[in-house]
Amino acid sequence: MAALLDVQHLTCGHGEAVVLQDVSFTLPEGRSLALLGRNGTGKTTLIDTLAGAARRHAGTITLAGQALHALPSHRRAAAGIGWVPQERNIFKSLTVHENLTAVMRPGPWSPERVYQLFPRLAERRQNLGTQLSGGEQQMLAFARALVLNPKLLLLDEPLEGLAPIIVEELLRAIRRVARDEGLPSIVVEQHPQMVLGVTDDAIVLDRGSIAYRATSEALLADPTPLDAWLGVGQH
Ligand SMILES: Nc1ncnc2c1ncn2[C@@H]1O[C@H](COP(=O)(O)OP(=O)(O)OP(=O)(O)O)[C@@H](O)[C@H]1O
Repeated sequence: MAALLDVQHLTCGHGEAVVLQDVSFTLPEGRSLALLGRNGTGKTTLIDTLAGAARRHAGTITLAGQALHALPSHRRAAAGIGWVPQERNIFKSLTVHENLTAVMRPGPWSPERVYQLFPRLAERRQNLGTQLSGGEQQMLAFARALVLNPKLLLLDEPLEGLAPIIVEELLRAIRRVARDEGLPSIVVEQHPQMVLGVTDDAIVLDRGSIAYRATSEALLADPTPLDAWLGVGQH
C-alpha cells in the first residue's frame, strides 16, 4: 500500500539557513510517529516545513498522492494537514464553540465528538479563548485541528509546560485519536517515554538528519539506543 505521507530528500530551514538535509521517511495510513531529538535539532522546522511554514530548499512532500511541497500553508490545510503549532493557534477573541465552528469541515470529528474527547472544553464552550488556561488552550488547538477532519495530524510539543493532570488528559486523547482511531499523526516531544506510549513508530533527529528509527514499542522495552541521541538519563 502506498504511504499516506511520503517525504523524499527534504532539505529545509529558515531563509537561507539549512537545518535539515536530505531527510526521507514515510508514514503509512493509520500509523503515528513520535518525532524525537535534542533541543534545536530541527523537529519544529520539519513539522513547519510539512505545514508550509518553513522554507523548503529541496525535496518532495506527498500526502495521499498529492504533492504538497509547492503549495502555500492554507492549501495544505485544505489538502488534509491538521497542524497544531507550539504557539497554539486559537482565536482568543472567539468562544471555544466559535473556534470550532469557524474551521470545521465534514467528517467524523464534529464539535460534539471533540467535546466527548475533552469534557473540559464542553464545560467551557461559551468561554472566550482569553479565559482559558494554557492546558485548555492546548486542548482547543488540538480540537480545532480535529474538526478540520485532516488526513494527517501534526502536534508540536503538545505537552510542553502543562500540569501533570492535563498532560494525562492530552496523552489519553492522543492515544485515542492516533492509536485507537488510527488518524495518522506526527507528535514532536522532548521526553520520549510519554509519547512512545501513544505512538507506533519513532524517529530521532540529530545533526540535521534522521539518526535513528524504531518502533515505539521496541524503544519502550529497551530505551538504551536513545542514550546516544538524547543523552544518558534524558528519557
Ligand atoms: N524562525 C527561525 N529563523 C531562523 N532560525 C530558526 C528559526 N526557528 C528555528 N531556527 C533554528 O533552527 C534550528 C532548529 O530549530 P527547531 O526549533 O526546529 O528545533 P527543535 O528540535 O524543534 O528544538 P526545540 O525542541 O527547542 O523546539 C535551531 O538552530 C534554531 O535556532
